[in-house]
Amino acid sequence: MAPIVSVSNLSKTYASGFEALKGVSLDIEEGEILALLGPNGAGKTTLISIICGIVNPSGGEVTVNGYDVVREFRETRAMIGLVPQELTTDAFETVWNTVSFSRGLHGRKPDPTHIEKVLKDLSLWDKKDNVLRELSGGMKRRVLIAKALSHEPRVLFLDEPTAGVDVSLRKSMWEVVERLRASGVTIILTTHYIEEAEEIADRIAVINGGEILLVEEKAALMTKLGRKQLRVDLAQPIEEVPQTLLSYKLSLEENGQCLIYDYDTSAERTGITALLAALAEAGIRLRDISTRQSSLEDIFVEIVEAGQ
Ligand SMILES: Nc1ncnc2c1ncn2[C@@H]1O[C@H](COP(=O)(O)OP(=O)(O)OP(=O)(O)O)[C@@H](O)[C@H]1O
Repeated sequence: MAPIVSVSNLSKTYASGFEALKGVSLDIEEGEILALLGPNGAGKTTLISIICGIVNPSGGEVTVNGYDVVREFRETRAMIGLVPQELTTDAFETVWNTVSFSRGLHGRKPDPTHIEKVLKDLSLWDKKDNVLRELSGGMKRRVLIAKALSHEPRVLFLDEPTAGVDVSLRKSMWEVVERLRASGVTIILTTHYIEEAEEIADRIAVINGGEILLVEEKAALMTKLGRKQLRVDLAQPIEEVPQTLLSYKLSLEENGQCLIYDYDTSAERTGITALLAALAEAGIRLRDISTRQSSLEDIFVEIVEAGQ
């Protein structure tokens, strides 16, 4: 199946001369939830702004359902919903009018039944006649989502959806995301929160310095997360790893005082029991042992640092 969004060799140099994207290529499959992870200034907003037709690329190509986002922006804009970080609409407009107007902006005919459903889904129905400035921050966030869903997009972008959001809104947001996914909508979210990506994404893309460093199924990343380290502090330092222990791929650190053993927690056998027996057999006495599990955070930091 052709990807719903295809980004190929995309670059962006701002007027200041700053190169925010350096040849990014990425295919997004229909119906998936992709999390775009990256530190501040990585290029996440620039990338989604180009896909959404808000920022012009300097080079490369982006298609949405086969349509080019620059040459055929009317078609692509109609298929895309964007939930930005902040509300910029008229504060004196009512919720109902703002959301209905947004549908029109995307070239769709009025459909009060759909708008009613969106507002009810987001628990905004009893606020439909309130003007935006009367709403709490959380409610304003809901309005942003309602606007993005007003024209029934096939692809929804959520830019930092839960930054500064309370637990209950976060929960209802993920319920909406789940329902949208079940209805076949493709969802791309940008986030700094690794746990968030872990919770809801099918795939994770890591971006830094305008480059995609990795795109991987979450499950595969979780297997990496399953890696653990056994640290064995030795009673006496050794000069080198004994021949009988070479099959364990140990690394000798801290002037020969400590052995590090990487193992896979998802493997049937970790090899720890055998390793400890082999250490005893080799006459190596231990002072202490400890284990440490790498988190997705560690993996993320490692990927970003290795890419720099
Ligand atoms: N209009 C602009 N002119 C010049 N530089 C810009 C412009 N917009 C963004 N940049 C720079 O491009 C880089 C990428 O910015 P972008 O907003 O895409 O990052 P981001 O990954 O979304 O970051 P954050 O997580 O902080 O939102 C940053 O260094 C930013 O300063």
